[in-house]
Amino acid sequence: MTTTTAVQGPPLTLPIAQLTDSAVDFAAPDGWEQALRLGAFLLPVPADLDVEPGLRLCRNFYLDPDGGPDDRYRGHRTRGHAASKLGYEDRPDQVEQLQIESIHWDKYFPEDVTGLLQRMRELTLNALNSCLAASGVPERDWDRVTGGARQDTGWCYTTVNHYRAGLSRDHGIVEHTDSGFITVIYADQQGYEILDGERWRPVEVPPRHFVVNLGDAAEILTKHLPRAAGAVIHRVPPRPAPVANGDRSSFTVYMGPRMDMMLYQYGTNGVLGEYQGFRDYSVEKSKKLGYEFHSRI
Ligand SMILES: O=C(O)CCC(=O)C(=O)O
Ligand SMILES: [Fe+2]
Repeated sequence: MTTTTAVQGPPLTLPIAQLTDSAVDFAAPDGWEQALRLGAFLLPVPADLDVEPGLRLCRNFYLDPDGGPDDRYRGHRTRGHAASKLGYEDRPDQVEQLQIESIHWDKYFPEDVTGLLQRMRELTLNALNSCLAASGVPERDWDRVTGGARQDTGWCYTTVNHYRAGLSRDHGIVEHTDSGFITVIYADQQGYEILDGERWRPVEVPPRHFVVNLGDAAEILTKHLPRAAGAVIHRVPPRPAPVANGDRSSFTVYMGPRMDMMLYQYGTNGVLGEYQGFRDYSVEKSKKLGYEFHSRI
């Protein structure tokens, strides 16, 4: 990933998908083509879904309990999260984050957060299935390539991000691709940017919309299919301080292969084959990009 020549470009309008009972789709005829090429699209938050518990967690997880009403959301900097292979991490960027696998949500989070994340998990799965279908992955292969996302035996976790405007660091979150198939993001402020060719373009996210990202596992899988999906390169630039309400909050649901699984790819002949172990792939990626691989995985 070399973006040294990248310049700031104009805002980018992402295609907006619609969510039906169990699928996402686009009204515009070229919606899927655009979304798969960019590796990103927008999705309206369902009218009956309350995102506040997620934002409350973002704004509290890093604080110490103080006997107040937010205590159930607090204390995660020091908690340890022994059951999780992920947990709390203070990154070299402005962001500090908490990552917890879906199987542990009810252990560590208040009920309203778990309820919200479970709804997001269903929506993420529906979006993933629709992306696989749109890029021409036959349904008979979905369970194999995802490790059983439909049965919740793949790898699904939430990332809870706190962007600290008060820290003068070079990035909000440094440019990266997500490693899995798909990530659904909700943020309380703008700041998400996409590398489009040579230009970093801020995405204008309308109120109550998720940004949906496609990641490396989707790109590798579909590379030789007629409608390949791209892994979007994205970042959040630093938030300068002091600004009123300067900290930024976002939370995501991620779905990818399990670390003990293979990544798959369709060959130019259309036949599905093994590509590389996902753990090996992830370790190599972390070395290339110069960050520490998760110590517990
Ligand atoms: O906060 C955002 O808008 C993006 C977060 C992100 O890229 C991530 O958690 O992988
Ligand atoms: Fe990301």
